[in-house]
Amino acid sequence: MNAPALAEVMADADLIHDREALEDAIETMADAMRDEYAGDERPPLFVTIMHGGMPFAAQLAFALGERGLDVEFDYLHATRYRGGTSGSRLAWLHRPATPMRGRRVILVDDILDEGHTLKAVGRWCEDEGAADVRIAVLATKVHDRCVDGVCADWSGVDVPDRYVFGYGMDYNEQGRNLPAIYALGE
Ligand SMILES: O=P(O)(O)OC[C@H]1O[C@H](OP(=O)(O)OP(=O)(O)O)[C@H](O)[C@@H]1O
Ligand SMILES: Nc1nc2[nH]cnc2c(=O)[nH]1
Repeated sequence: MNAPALAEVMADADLIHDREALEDAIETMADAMRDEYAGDERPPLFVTIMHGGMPFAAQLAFALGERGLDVEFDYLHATRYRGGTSGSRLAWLHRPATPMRGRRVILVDDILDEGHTLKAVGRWCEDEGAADVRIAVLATKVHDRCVDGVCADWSGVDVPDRYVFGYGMDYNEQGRNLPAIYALGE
């Protein structure tokens, strides 16, 4: 069965965080991140997790640049939702090309939900020899199902325990470019 069209879903959805709130949260996060890396000789490796992390990563990168912190870009694509609304096995579609050995890595993603994605990706970076792996997410979903030992070093906003979309996050591959976060109607 085809998924409902975005317009149909939007009619029932709840606005959770508007654009202004998200932009403010990203600015606040950038202040803390700049302080963490300001004294380093080498820029951190700023790894965007595609697809969902892309809009947030772009905005965060500009906010860091504005504060005088340079970052080196790379990206990876690992997905466990594959356009659906419940997770399954993690599939790697692209791994970063930059050698990780000795690097301070920032993993940049849209959402920390159950934590399986960031746990597996973080472990891979460590296995590749990263000196330090930190996590920056736009949103953290509030529930008690997160895997042990995974939490964000920087998180912009909390979201309720519902399926959310917008600001990078999809509803059946739709709605990623909505400039706010919505939750599916209950
Ligand atoms: O904490 P978890 O329960 O593991 O879920 C979080 C992950 O799920 C989403 O990715 P998705 O698999 O939907 O891929 P996408 O970014 O391409 O949409 C999101 O971008 C995170 O990477
Ligand atoms: N779009 C979207 N992706 C997710 N990945 C894990 N949780 C979510 C969610 O609530 N929405």
